[in-house]
Amino acid sequence: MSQQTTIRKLAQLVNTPVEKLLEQLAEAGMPFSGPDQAVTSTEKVKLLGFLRRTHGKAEAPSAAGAPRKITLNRSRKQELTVGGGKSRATVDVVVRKKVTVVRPDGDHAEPTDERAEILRKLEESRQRNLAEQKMLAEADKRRAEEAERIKREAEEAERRKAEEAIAAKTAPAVPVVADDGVVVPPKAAPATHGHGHPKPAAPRADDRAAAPRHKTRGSNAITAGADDDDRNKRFAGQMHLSASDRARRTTSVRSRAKPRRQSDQSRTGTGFTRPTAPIVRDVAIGETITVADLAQKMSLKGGEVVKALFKMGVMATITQSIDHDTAALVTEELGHNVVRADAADVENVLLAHVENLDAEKVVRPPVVTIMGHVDHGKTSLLDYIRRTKIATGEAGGITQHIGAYHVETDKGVISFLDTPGHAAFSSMRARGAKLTDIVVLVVAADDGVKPQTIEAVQHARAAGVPLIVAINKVDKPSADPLRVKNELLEQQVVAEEFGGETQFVELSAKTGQNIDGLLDAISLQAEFLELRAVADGRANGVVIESALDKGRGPVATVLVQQGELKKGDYLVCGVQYGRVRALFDETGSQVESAGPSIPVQVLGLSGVPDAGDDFVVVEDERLAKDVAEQRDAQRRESRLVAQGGNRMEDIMAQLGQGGDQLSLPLIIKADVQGSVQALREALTALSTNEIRINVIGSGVGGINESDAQLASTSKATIIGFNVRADASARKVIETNGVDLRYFSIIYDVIDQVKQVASGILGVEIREEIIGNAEVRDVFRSSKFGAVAGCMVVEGVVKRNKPIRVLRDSVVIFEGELESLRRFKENVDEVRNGTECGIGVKQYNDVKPGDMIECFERIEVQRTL
Ligand SMILES: Nc1nc2c(ncn2[C@@H]2O[C@H](COP(=O)(O)OP(=O)(O)OP(=O)(O)O)[C@@H](O)[C@H]2O)c(=O)[nH]1
Repeated sequence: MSQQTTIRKLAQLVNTPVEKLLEQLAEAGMPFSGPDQAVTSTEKVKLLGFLRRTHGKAEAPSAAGAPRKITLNRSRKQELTVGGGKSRATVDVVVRKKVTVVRPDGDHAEPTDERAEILRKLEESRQRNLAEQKMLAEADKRRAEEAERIKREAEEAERRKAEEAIAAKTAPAVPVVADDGVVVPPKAAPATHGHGHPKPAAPRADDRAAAPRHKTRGSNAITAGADDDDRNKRFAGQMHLSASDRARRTTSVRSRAKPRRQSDQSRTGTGFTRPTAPIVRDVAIGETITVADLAQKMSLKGGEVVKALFKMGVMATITQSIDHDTAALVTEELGHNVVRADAADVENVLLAHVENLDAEKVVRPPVVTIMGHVDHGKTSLLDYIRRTKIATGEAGGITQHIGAYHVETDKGVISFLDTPGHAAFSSMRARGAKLTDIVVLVVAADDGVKPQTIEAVQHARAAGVPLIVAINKVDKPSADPLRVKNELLEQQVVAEEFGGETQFVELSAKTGQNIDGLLDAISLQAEFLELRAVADGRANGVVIESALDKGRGPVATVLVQQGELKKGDYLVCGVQYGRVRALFDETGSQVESAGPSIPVQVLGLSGVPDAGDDFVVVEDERLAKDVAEQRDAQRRESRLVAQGGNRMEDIMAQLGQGGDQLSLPLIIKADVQGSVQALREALTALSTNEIRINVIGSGVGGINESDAQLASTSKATIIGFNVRADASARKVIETNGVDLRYFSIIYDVIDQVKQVASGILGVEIREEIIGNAEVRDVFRSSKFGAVAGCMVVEGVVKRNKPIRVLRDSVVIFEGELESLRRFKENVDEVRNGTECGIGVKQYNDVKPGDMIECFERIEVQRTL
């Protein structure tokens, strides 16, 4: 704030002696004690008013004096600066913006002189002050502009310098033909611009457009279209710089460019600022993809994709899988093209791997599964064979349980699957894999055929695998092999001696009696089956068992079916993949490879595969990973589908598409054998030429897992008659959507099976003749054409039903009724014994004696 105005200053200002001003102030009612006392704005105004009044120029103007009026209002408070240099002072006055100074008339010259003088000086002072402020403001503005200009010019100069440095390095080695046809010599091609010319205040954008060859600074250049295009041209052919090129460019640019540029480049880590436009890639995305994989396909860091996803509102970690749509969106967002990776594509590639094994096939060992009822001696038999036939490894000779092993016999190698029989079948068959070549059915000679024996027969039959019956425990005095043979006869397992095809071997797993006979029988059967496989090349096969080993990670026992599985191979195994880190045989010894029909433990998989999963060796890990991931996604989807896909009704459609005879597969479980028998017979008897009621399994007792597995793989319906499913069976039933129905009345079973079978058969369309009319006469009408005068001789003739015209019992026309009349009245129907007039649509050739047959089409449910 300016210093306060004193009376002395005011006196100086208005050019009046201090004493006189003091007097005037006193007269105006403002006595001041000294000249150094401060005068307020109000007091100044009051003084002015007083002066006006004392000089006879009161506020009320006369009409004549109006033009000479001076108006000073308090509408604005203003600080005035008066004087210059040291005498410069400020005065606070309240004035109107517009001040009118009118020279006083001659009459009043004397009394207004002083006042006019004061006002004039005040105005002059104000004007001076305003001018000075304006001048100062302009000076400030000029200074700011100058500073800005200097700064800009400095920046421009630096930029040009840096660009010239790059241009010098990247100029084409041959002359360049500019747009205007002028040949620009090498190095001069990226011509500089604007040197020596005054630059406009803010011409940078234009500058760039006008001289596109000049790269703008840092990463900003990436967004400048013209720059990018041009830069691409310049760097064409140099996109893949050698290490030395990169180093040279780095140093040269760094040595010349300004510090900021250096830091930009050092950030890229390559020594130059992205010489090309972003490369647009075709990114193949399947059902799902992990963020990391997606990033890799786009050559981006995982974090960048995570960030882009985040911006889209998707929170995902690098290792997380995202669905196809999300992946496609973020890929497009990041400027790349999305290519749909069809699951079938990779599977086809995989299939090609398997089919490529077109080398010569050689005889392969048979794969044998041992099945049988509890305590009939399966384990004993396997143990005996293993103990006596496996050449144990040097390390202690302890065999390890890997779910399978192979033995050397005089007749060749035999591989045994040491897994629960039905599991080996069901899970394998569920995936369409046929693992077992031969089933050895162990039946205790002293116990005979039991439910699980029958179950085993059913499984083997469903899988189309030949049986060899091992009648065990023949060492026992109570052994009765003939009884076994007879009982199996009931299951349609006929011994060779009975004229059948099944080999029966009587043996003792305890004493080892005739074990070799069993091995011989197996070899013979294998020979008969002519088992062959390609022994060389990339392997494929099936997982028999798998587990997660604490120390070794996922361990899978696989059975090689084709080719040779080697250490170091890449393989896809179900939804897992990996590289074979080590291979072990059943003796626990490391092996380098395994050929067809040889079980081997595999280490190195990404996870634990399921038993029954197939494995295929592929050329690279990428394919293995792709297949595994896509399968994983598909398996998840199909699981959902499967949950609802195995109901009895659902199967109908599938069955309906089959061959000539439809089939309804059933598994019957009942509380007593009598019921099983009765149901089996009653239901099988429902079969017709069109549909076969196929009881693929039956037995006494609760519904167990094995039944459920069989039903699942055979798409059969389980009939539970006075029995229930146990927990493990329920799990399988639930997981696979098996159709299970409980009953307690045999007729209900038959009724329901009939209903379902009828559902499979569907409906048929039948025609029913509802009436016959004899044509007695024919009238011609201009309006209706030929109208047949008829007598309904049978049933009823209805207007909306189709008709046929018969002449001498031969159909000569089929069509519709146009009109049905009785005594000129249109009627809807005419009954037997009544005359009527019938007009036949689009048919005029009706004659007396013809018969008009009225019929309707009805849908009839086909039943058994
Ligand atoms: N006398 C005699 N006993 C046998 C023979 N084979 C097995 N056993 C005995 O029968 C019993 C059951 O034999 P396992 O080998 O455990 O029968 P399994 O079929 O494997 O039984 P699960 O594993 O329960 O299904 C054991 O006590 C065996 O010692 C044989 O040939 N003769």
